[in-house]
Amino acid sequence: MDPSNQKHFTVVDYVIFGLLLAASMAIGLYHAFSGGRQRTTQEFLMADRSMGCLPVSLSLIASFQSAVAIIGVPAEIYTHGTQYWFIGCAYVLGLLIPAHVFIPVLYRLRLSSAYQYLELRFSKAVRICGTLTFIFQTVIYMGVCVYTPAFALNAVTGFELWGAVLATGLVCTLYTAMGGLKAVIWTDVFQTVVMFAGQLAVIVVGVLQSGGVSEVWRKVWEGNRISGLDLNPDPTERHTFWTLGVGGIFLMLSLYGVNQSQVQRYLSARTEKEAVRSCYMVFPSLQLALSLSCVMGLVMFARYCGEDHTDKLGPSSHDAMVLYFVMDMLQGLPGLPGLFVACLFSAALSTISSSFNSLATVTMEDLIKPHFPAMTEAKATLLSKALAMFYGLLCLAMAYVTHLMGESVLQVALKIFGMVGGPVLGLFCLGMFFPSANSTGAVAGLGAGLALSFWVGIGSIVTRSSGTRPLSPTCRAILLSDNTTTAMQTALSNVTLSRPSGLKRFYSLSYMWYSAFSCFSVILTGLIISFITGPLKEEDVTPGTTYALFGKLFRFLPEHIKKQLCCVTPTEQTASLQQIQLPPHKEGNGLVPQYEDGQSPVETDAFLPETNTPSVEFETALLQLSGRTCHEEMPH
Ligand SMILES: O=C(O)CCCC[C@@H]1SC[C@@H]2NC(=O)N[C@@H]21
Ligand code: NA
Repeated sequence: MDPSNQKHFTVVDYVIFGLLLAASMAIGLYHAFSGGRQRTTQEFLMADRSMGCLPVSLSLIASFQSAVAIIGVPAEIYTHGTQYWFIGCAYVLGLLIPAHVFIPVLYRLRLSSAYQYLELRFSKAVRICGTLTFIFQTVIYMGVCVYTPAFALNAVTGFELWGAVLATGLVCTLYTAMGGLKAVIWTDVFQTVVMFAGQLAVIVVGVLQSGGVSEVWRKVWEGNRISGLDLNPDPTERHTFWTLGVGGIFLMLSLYGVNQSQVQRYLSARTEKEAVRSCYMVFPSLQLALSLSCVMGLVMFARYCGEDHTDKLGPSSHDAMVLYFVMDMLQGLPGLPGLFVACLFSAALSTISSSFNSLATVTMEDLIKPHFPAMTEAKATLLSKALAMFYGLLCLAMAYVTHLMGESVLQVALKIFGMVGGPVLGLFCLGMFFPSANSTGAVAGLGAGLALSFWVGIGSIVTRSSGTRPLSPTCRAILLSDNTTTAMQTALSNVTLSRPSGLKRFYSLSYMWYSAFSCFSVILTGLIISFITGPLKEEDVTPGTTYALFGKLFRFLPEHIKKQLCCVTPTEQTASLQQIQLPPHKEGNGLVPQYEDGQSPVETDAFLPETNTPSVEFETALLQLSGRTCHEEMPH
């Protein structure tokens, strides 16, 4: 970017940006030296399970609203129109299913890591696979989140790129490593407010500079930016109602249903009801966040009328263009550029801190504690803090990898969620809805799902065909207007409709279908392998780890068919099985958090006694004694 076009910060801007980092640090340090002073893993990793639904819900938003969304969504709207807005339709089922299926099952098991569920339901091997997959996904995603704001800032203001990456990374690592989940949640609350304020400021200024709302509307309408309801069923079409509204549901389930960052927040809620309520409260805030970033894209289009400034920005993508426009718009309004940059870094910090903390949690709970059950709390907490530092440095390295990707950051992030988050979602669905699935099937399913999603994902990057990218409406509108010859029009319309065939068509699958595609691949493979290697009976499965989805869906089916389908015992009824004391050997193996002596577990409506979950053989023995099968109605 040649210096003449660079936008410069005034002192006020630097002050505002500095204040944001200082405020985040202060909140983090406050939680490091208050309360239990972060001396136990229950406090450091689970915030003492004492959080209310408001901070939890704001923190749930912040975890997956990073600078990628703040920059990537407006760039998407500016370039392709408002089709992306339909992802909002996916938020309905994308949050209802977590609230009524995943949270009840996971919360009642009193877990610290979502992947403990996989050991309870399957085996330790499946748990390790799930944990490693999550770590892989989160480390790459964190790289994108650290890199995006720093790269955009550098492209527009010449702000030292790696200086910004280091500053963000270090501030975040410090307050996360010192303040634990409480610090992460409360800084998330503060950072979400800054994020909304920054976007609102840009929208208000942009509307005023474009001549008012009606003028903005006229320009975006003429510029063909308002996309209608595109019901094209073609799965290679990049963004349609189906890829966003239906494919997006699986993306949401992989993030808000089974992703450790979100599950940890649900589990940190005071009661299950608070957790479900926080999930409901996410809906309006998520719609607001989506609307703000979409409107910001429209306002920018109205202000700059589809001009393409990528020439000024050098080879960088549309993403930096968004920040260029914002800086250009806010020039001469001292403090606003600083506010927007603070908004950008707030979004990044709140996502990165959530990722650090959840990485430290799963590493401790899934990979370390089970092998060192005798580890003292003090040592475990110290190790958790060291892990947060380690992951902080690792993500700086991943930021460099993002530098090499070269795609739109929003697309990179959504692809990662689809390619890696989708298979993990499939693993949890296999476990919860199909009791006949066994551990071998689970591992084979996860492997198949990851292989397939990486095949299509990397294939699309290599052949640069991630969904047929239609000409942007701007040039289509201009080119298709009456002053071009008919021949040109025919040629042009064919160009955008050329159908790739065979493997190329497979690589052209819209990345919004990756989550659903890989999820179903895991379930299908998992069931086939389970049936080949000997399916489980429902009584073989640890009670409380399945959800009678088909029992509810096929309520009308006669009993004997439902018995074949298995999994007809409603979750509530398996609850009554849980009131049984566990033989001592199941305690302390890292599966279920051990409570400090004297620390009475907080009031929950979980039916599980705190310290244990019944072992399968113990359960089976009891059932045989009582001569009942799993399907008969259990006494309430
Ligand atoms: O913003 C990011 O860091 C990643 C972008 C992906 C956001 C996903 S899309 C569906 C859901 N809605 C959000 O606001 N975030 C996630
Ligand atoms: Na965020």
